[in-house]
Amino acid sequence: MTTPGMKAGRWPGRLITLDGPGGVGKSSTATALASLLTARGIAVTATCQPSHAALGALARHGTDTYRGMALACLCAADRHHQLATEILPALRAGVSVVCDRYLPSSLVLQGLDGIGADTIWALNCGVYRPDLAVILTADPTVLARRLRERGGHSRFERDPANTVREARLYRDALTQVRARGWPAHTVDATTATPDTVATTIADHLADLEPVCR
Ligand SMILES: Nc1ncnc2c1ncn2[C@@H]1O[C@H](COP(=O)(O)OP(=O)(O)O)[C@@H](O)[C@H]1O
Ligand SMILES: Cc1cn([C@H]2C[C@H](O)[C@@H](COP(=O)(O)OP(=O)(O)O)O2)c(=O)[nH]c1=O
Repeated sequence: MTTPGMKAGRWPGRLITLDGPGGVGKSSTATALASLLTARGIAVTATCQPSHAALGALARHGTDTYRGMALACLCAADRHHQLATEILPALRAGVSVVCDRYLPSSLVLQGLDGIGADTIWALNCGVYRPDLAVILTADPTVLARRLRERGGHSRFERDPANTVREARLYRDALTQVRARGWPAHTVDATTATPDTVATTIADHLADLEPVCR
């Protein structure tokens, strides 16, 4: 069955997701990328996960209360709801979406809580494949300094040992998403500014096949 407006199961807007360890610059890059794409004449909106909906707020502000499967289910439920109510309607309307965190964050953060990847993929069954999934990386000592200066936003960021654990889990996550056919790139943000990182991502985006309407 074909859905009007869709081409080979894809909506005309692009979904660009940014993941990576705490302090790597996801939020800064999301802002820079949305500005850059806007300047290039691309209709774009920036959002984040957990979302700003009630479910997302529970997850975002509840990482000390909710752990393991409870947090995995909360984040997955919020992702499904945000896709249905915010992200897919934008993509359907031809608006690209830059999303600060997506499923790779669940593989990594819920992985830190001991939840296996198969469980995360099952909870996230059917989520829309990004047009471009970016994993930001940086030298662990630089990450540790940025987190010290900015302050940790969650129990995951408050444990300094997690910086190295996250880096290893993101390498696994990259392998997994690529194995499922996600177009995924790593971009190193150790010395590059958010504007430079955003330009690199926009260049990857420009290399994608055009979406026919
Ligand atoms: N590319 C970069 N180079 C230097 N500092 C950066 C860079 N990206 C972000 N920062 C700084 O590092 C801190 C963490 O950035 P942030 O965007 O909040 O990271 P994240 O969303 O990945 O946790 C902030 O103080 C931010 O100003
Ligand atoms: C998207 C996502 C977030 N989280 C958690 C991690 C963080 O503690 C919290 C909020 O994300 P974070 O991006 O670190 O918040 P901020 O914008 O303040 O930097 O949600 C998960 O545990 N799993 C997920 O899949």
